Amino acid sequence: TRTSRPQRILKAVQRKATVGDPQSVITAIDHFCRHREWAMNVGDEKGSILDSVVSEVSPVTVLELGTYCGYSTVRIARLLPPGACVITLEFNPDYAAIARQVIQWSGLEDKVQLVEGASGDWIPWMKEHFGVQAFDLVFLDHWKERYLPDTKLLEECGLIQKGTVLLADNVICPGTPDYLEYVRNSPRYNSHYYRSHLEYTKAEDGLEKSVFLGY
Ligand SMILES: O=C(NC/C=C/[C@H]1OC[C@H](O)[C@@H]1O)c1cc([N+](=O)[O-])cc(O)c1O
Ligand SMILES: [Mg+2]
Repeated sequence: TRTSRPQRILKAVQRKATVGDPQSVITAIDHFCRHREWAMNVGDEKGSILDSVVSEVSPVTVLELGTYCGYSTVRIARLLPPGACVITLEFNPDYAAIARQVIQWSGLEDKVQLVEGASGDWIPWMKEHFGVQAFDLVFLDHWKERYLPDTKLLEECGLIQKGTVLLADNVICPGTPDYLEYVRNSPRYNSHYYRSHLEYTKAEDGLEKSVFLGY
């Protein structure tokens, strides 16, 4: 049978990118998705906004919900100082298998913990299993209808504390209306919308950054 799109993305990385060079991995995926096949990576335009937020927060512990092929995992991990790490959750085992290889090709495996499974199952175990106190940054990019329930679960588990930054992809397209309404109306969050475009297209999309103010 035909290869999958994630497999074709990995091939493009192995053909075009240099082992140990995260920027070349990012460039190879963006080129493939812009000129060959669209794929749901955060992409170069929104990726630059992601970069600026990561640099501003300079997080020690990052949680990424939704790994896909590892494109945003590499974008985040390449900016982390020694000792900092990103835990990334992916439900789909085929995506996870590709992402592991993309992350390895970039040489960033020491800064990444890729976990296969459902966010709702894993979040309650984060403290115990990974020794995480609270996350400095959470990048939401998984199932859009899971953004709100998982945010509430992270709050309940004490994994979001004063100063934690939530950065959510696709708040316009495909859209996460209930999540947006929550973070924009809650007195416990300070929210800002970074207007951009759906990856590799001219359609509007953007990232919502929400800082938790504490209880
Ligand atoms: O569904 C999106 N992301 C969530 C991914 C969900 C998939 O990964 C876990 C599960 O196996 C599911 O099939 C998405 C969709 C679009 N889109 O334009 O359709 C654009 C994006 O940036 C996205 O993150
Ligand atoms: Mg997305």
